[in-house]
Amino acid sequence: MALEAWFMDESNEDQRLPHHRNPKELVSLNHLAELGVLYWHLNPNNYENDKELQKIREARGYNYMDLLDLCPEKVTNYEEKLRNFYTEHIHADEEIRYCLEGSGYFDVRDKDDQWIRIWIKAGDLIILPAGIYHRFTLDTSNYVKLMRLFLGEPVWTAYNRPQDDHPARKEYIKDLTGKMGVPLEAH
Ligand SMILES: CSCCC(=O)C(=O)O
Ligand SMILES: [Fe+2]
Repeated sequence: MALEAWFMDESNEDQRLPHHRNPKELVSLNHLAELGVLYWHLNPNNYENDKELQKIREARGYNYMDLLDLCPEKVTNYEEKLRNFYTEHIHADEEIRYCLEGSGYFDVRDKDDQWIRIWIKAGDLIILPAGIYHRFTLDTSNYVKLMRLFLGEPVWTAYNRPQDDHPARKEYIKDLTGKMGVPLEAH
């Protein structure tokens, strides 16, 4: 089962709707990888005892873990948190989220500043690189349970756009430019 991702339309309708373009413009895992977005599909029923998850955590140094059950009963300032999640931002570190139940949308900006919507469901683990502009919303199912992973003491600070001078943003842009190759004129 592969992850579904697509370019978003420009409409201001409910953020929880899919916002496909017409016709649909799907985005491949390769395209996401070029932006530094990584993806695994794991067995969400086995997260407490999953060798594959353990391997990823060990390989990438993710020693911190907690669970975020995104519903009004369990989250203080639920509405405010959702608003903040959907405000375009970056972090100084990777954002690692593993969906255990429910579903939701991670939106990331591509190289041309277009929004790509990534639909995560139970079993999807994604890593957003430090410095990528992104946001998150629930979809119409209105519920998600996420595992949050981190290397070291967790820092969740969000820096809202614009962040052109943030070191993580500059580093990210440098990496992206490197992946796009040297322009012909420079040879
Ligand atoms: C609900 S986790 C995703 C929201 C987000 O971008 C963040 O926590 O920084
Ligand atoms: Fe974030």
